[in-house]
Amino acid sequence: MAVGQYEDDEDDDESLDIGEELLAALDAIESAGTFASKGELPYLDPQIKVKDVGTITLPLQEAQARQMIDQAHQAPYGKGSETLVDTAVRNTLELNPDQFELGNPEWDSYVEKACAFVARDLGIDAPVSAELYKMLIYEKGAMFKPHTDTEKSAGMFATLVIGLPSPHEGGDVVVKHQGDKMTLETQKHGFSYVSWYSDVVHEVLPVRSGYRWVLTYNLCIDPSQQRPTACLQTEGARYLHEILKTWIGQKDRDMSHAYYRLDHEYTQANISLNALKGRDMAAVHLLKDISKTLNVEIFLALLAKSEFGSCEYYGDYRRKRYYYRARDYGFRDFDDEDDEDADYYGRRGARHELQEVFETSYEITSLVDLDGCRLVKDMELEKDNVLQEECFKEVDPEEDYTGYQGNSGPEATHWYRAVVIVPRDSIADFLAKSWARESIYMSIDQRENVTSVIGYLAKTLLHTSGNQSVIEPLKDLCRKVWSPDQGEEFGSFRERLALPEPANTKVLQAAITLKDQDFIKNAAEHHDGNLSLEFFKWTRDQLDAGTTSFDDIKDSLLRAIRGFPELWKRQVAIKNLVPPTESMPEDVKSWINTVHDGILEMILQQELGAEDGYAVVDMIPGYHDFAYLSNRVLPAVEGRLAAPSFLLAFLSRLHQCITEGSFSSDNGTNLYRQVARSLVDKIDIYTLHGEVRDERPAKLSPYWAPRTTPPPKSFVVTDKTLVDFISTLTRVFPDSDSIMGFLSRRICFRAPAIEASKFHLLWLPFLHSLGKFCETNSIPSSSPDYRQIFAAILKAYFNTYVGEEPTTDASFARSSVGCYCGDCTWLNEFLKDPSQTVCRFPMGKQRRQHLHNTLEAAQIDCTHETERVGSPHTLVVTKTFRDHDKAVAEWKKRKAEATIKVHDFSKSELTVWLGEDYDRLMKMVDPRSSSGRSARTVPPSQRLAPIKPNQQTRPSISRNEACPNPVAGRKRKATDTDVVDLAEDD
Ligand SMILES: O=C(O)CCC(=O)C(=O)O
Ligand SMILES: [Fe+2]
Repeated sequence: MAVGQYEDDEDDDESLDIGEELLAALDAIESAGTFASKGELPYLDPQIKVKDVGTITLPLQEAQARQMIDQAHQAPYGKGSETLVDTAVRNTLELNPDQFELGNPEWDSYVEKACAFVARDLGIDAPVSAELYKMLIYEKGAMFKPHTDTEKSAGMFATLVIGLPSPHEGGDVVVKHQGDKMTLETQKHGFSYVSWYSDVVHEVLPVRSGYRWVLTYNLCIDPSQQRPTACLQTEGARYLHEILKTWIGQKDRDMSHAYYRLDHEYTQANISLNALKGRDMAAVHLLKDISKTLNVEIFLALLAKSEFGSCEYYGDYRRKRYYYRARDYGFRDFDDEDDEDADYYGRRGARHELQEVFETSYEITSLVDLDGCRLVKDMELEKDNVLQEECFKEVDPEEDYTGYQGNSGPEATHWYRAVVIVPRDSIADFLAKSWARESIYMSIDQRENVTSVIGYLAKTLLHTSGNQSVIEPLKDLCRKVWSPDQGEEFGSFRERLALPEPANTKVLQAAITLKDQDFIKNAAEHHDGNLSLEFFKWTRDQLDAGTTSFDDIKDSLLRAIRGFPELWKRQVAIKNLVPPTESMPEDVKSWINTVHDGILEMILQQELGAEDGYAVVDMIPGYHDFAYLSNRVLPAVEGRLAAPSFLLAFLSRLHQCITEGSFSSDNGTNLYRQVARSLVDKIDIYTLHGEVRDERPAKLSPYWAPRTTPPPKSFVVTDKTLVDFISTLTRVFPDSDSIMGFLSRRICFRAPAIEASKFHLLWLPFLHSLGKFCETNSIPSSSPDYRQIFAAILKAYFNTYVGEEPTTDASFARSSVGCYCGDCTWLNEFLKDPSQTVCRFPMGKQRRQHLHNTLEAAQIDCTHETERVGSPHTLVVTKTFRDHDKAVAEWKKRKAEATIKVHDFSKSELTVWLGEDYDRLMKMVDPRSSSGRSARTVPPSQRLAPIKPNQQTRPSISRNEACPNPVAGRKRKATDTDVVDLAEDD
């Protein structure tokens, strides 16, 4: 009997079409509101005062309407990324908020009340704020064709229009959404509001008479605010819960996951639970709540339907047949007049002319979690799993209209949005589709998908440990990624997939939580240096809580630490795992010794920066005694005297430890002196670099263009580090004069060799810091050791940074471009021939583009323009002397800049430091000293100090520098009058 009952139940389940039931359950969810709303408002004069018109009396009279129209401009609309004015699309006059004032102090709370009405109507359970956007005036015939509004900020979700009293006929707003239509009329004599979700298609019908006069507002919610949760207690909610439970409980599930199309449109940037509108919000919120008790995972997705076909393009002056790939979410812009290649790309808007569809494909362009964080991109979409059969059918051509967009901003995308429901035990299979591929190679996107899925699975495991359905897939994926040939699935990629830091960290944490020794060991070994240092704090907490034991994981931890190529990270990892103040058991001590032995080896082997210098000292207090420092660390450090940045940091931290009492003062100071003396003996200030503060990636340049490499970290120092060093020297050495004298001579000796690019970043700030140091320590900066430093660096600055005025040899020979293809060989022959000044290259667009690129990359002094006549067009290259003129202009700029920089020092300081050279230096930036002179180079008498022959050609400055290197050996062209007279100032 009982058995029979059971079988009956099962039969019931099997006969149930889960897809249909799920669809019905989701469709039955009702939103609390509608997609648009309208209503009357009480009478309250906002006291509108328009610039150059005055206060407007209500209701609006003809005369003032005309005056306002005189102040107004045509309202634009957005199309793609452009903002256009076209009165056939939008014929409205607008005033910007800075052209008028709303004088009534009660107006803001009046608008707030209107917002509350809208929130109620649209079903929004969160505070809504309104941002005044425009004042619009529609005269007879004015209208706005169907469009959607651009969401101008993260929280914007709707538009509010407040109609002001002004008699008119026509001008109703028609809104359409999901096949529903509403007409919203603004009041003729009183106040009223109309509002709609931004993605709802709406149009303003033509005004037949009078003036339609409104204020428009952007409505926003705080996107970070948690929205109130849906109610699980309704019958509909219980039904949905029931269906999902049945689905998950099925033994052989037909449908492994499901997509349910959302009602509203969201973009890549704003799709997340909190940004959902209307019914979408209700449905996804409910699903999220259900997922807390049932084993389902909820995602949001952007789906795309791609059509491949043919169309005819009717341009204004030609007719052509085009084949292209049309995507529902917009087109590649191709506005180049020179459009022999346009055939390949199609044109914006051409979708409406797609005549024959050859092929249609569907994909998920982006899958995000409910917080809007992207999980994967570009994965296959199984259309059968979409619950709505009609999902990809266009409901209403007008609603599906992509042409225009309201206000201004990016074009409304035309994707389909869906909520994705995946039973947890199918999650791994589902996500694995994001790297399923037809070709043998994996794309970059697919590789990224693999890494982010690993991170996701590990995170899921950490939060719901014991989630069996995730453990094996995660381990399996990791195994494939870690193995050198990556198994079959990841074949054909020789380099191993590197996981990003968060993924590695989560995987290792998950492995530890699972207590799976093999998995831990492998995860520890394969992080490629991308492991969060916070992981070691987390591990300490696990050890403290007893969830794992040191003995179990110490070997793996050692592997994890050895995975860091940076010395300092290894020490920080130790500190995070075993803080130095704790009393340590013997096994931990010996484990730390092993790590430190490795660090000592590293000191001698690799490039070391400041962080490594600090870390090496941090190895001692709390872990070792002073003897370890002098017997084991010191010999290694002394082997790295050519890494000034490392040594300066080492000394600085050493001094700090002495001051804090971590080391005995005698021992510590002796050691300090020993290392400091060696450093002063060895340091070559020419090698030092300032800290590059702005690390924005250089603009993408073609592969053949020279690239700038960051300076080696061993040589990167700050002005403060240098002055701190000097400051400590004067305190630590009993005979500080002699060491300072020595250091000063070393600086002076090499100052003339300092590269031009280094003055602003390092050496001028150094002089300022040094000046301050002298002042606070009552050291006269006129004392010889200091004065010499100031003088040497300032002189070098003028000679090297400003340099001589560029001259030119007037030859038409140009250097070659760095490519050896047939076209470039032809180009190079022309370039190097001094007798040729113009050359014509008739060729197709791609080849012209290539010549253009190589000429730009090689910075050849020439112009290159396309002559758009005949077929193919011709690229005309003409040699010029523009570079010389540019060099002169840049030299003047540098000179003016230097003048200002020198002004940062006081005249009295400069006279003391420069002594006899003061006048000569000032002359160098004094326009009168060169005006009227016909000399083609700066006369030798004006040079400050002879530069040794081998230093005359200055090392070139990186292309990133604001001020390029002056070009030596060029003739002076014009006198300069644009430089401030430094001598007279002050
Ligand atoms: O005038 C109206 O009521 C609406 C104007 C509009 O649609 C817009 O500014 O985007
Ligand atoms: Fe609009």
